[in-house]
Amino acid sequence: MLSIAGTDPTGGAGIQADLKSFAAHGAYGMAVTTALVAQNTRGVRSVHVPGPAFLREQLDAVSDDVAIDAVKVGMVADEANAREIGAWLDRVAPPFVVVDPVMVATSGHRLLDGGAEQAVRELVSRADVVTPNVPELAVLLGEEEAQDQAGVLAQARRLATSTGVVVLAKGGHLAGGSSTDVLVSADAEVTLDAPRVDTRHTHGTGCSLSAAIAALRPQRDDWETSARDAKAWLTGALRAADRLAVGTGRGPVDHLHALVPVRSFTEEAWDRIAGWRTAIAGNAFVVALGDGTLPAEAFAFYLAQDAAYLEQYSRVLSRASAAAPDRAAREFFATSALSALGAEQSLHRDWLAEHAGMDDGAVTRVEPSPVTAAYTDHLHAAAAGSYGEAVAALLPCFWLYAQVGDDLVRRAGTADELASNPYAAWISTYGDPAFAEATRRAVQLVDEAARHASPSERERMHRAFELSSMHEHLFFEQGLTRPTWPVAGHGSGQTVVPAPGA
Ligand SMILES: Nc1ncnc2c1ncn2[C@@H]1O[C@H](COP(=O)(O)OP(=O)(O)O)[C@@H](O)[C@H]1O
Ligand SMILES: Cc1ncc(COP(=O)(O)OP(=O)(O)O)c(N)n1
Repeated sequence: MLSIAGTDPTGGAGIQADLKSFAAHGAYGMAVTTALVAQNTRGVRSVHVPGPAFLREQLDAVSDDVAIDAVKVGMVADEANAREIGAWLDRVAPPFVVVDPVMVATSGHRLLDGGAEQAVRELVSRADVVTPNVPELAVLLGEEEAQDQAGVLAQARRLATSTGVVVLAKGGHLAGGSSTDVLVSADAEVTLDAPRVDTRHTHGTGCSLSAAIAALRPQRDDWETSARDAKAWLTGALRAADRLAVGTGRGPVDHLHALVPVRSFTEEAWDRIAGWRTAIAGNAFVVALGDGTLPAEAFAFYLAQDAAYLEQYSRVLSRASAAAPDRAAREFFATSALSALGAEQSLHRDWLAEHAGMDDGAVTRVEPSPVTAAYTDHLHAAAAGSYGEAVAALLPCFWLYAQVGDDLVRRAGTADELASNPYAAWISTYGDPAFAEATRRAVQLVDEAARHASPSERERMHRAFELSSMHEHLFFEQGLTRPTWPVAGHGSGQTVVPAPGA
């Protein structure tokens, strides 16, 4: 495969993207450079065009030596280059030619000099397939930009008829829940639909798609199948783009997503704690909580300890908020800190007042058990490290509780059956969709922190996450074992939780 295009030193568009698209489709990639572009994910800074004589030398160097199965033409930069490429295509006559009529980058920077539009039209007439986006389609026809799908289809028909070339008109610039392209030839029209992926990382999608179509054509029977398969692949690449997270602007798609799946930090972390998740699901305390057979003393002990835990958890959430890199993360952790002090604790205080005769003062005076203290010490230690370690340590308390809440709600069956469980209020709090939403947000923020972490910090984040998960298991378990401090004189010497009804 040969790409004739400009460069993108950050690897998202142009030749660099084309070579990755080729590789993703099992093709051997070659590249001839039309222009050196100083650009990144935030935009184009400047363009250096080496000139047509050198372009011809590059093209001939390839075709004098290597058999070419298909060619993709991208940015041509100026009229002289466009004519040179046209002449070379006439001489060499590669079996399949896709022209992506690159004119303006999405950042607004022109990638084609003004006088070259006619030369690009001539190049298009030598192609098998041309892949304009909405503005390029309008320029090729000398018309106003289409505003909707029907307008794009009408223009694609006019271009296909006037050039005799198959037109893949791309709909990425239109609004809507799907990103629909149309493939129009003299005798057929095919709609290529795909859900619009919610990502800002769309840099180089046009380059990548046209390169993929060119790479697939020698391996498929027709252009329709090649375009369909290329589009399905691109949608996967867009879905994986957020995880790739290259650059600070509109980043690239993940061309090699199918080859080397990039796993997020939290996906990996969740897998690593599979053992603790199984242990918690089978934890005798959790099982008895779910079927309503848990002795009230066990729940009272657990709940009083949880109130003590939430006091410290709230402090660590506040520390995470203070260290957070942006306003959204700061707000999330501050709100969570407040909720750990308020809403969650009122669940504890109400139950303990009603069933264990403990007023707010008594709940506040409960001494953390060794198990509780070990967990909160671990959280404070993690918070003394980096922001990433702090949020990784905080996450299991969201995620494992959301998981337990969800499991227990499902195990309860109907709403009436759940209401008959004496611990229904607790189960409903953590099985609530609002808690699941907060958990999803916490997961996202931890992934964001992991993306900016060095490999060694990422490993410390894993350790913090795993330790918190272990503590979660021990924390539930202590409801049944009710541990006290072994050495008299440590604090009050014992955990004071009156028996329910006392
Ligand atoms: N957010 C998105 N989700 C799914 N597909 C997209 C998205 N943005 C662009 N595409 C697809 O990427 C390809 C290139 O899109 P487009 O933006 O129209 O071209 P260009 O990158 O040349 O400006 C098309 O197949 C389009 O449908
Ligand atoms: C060297 C080079 N060629 C083409 C483009 C434009 O890429 P495209 O795939 O059309 O997508 P955007 O990045 O403009 O959305 C480019 N930037 N550089």
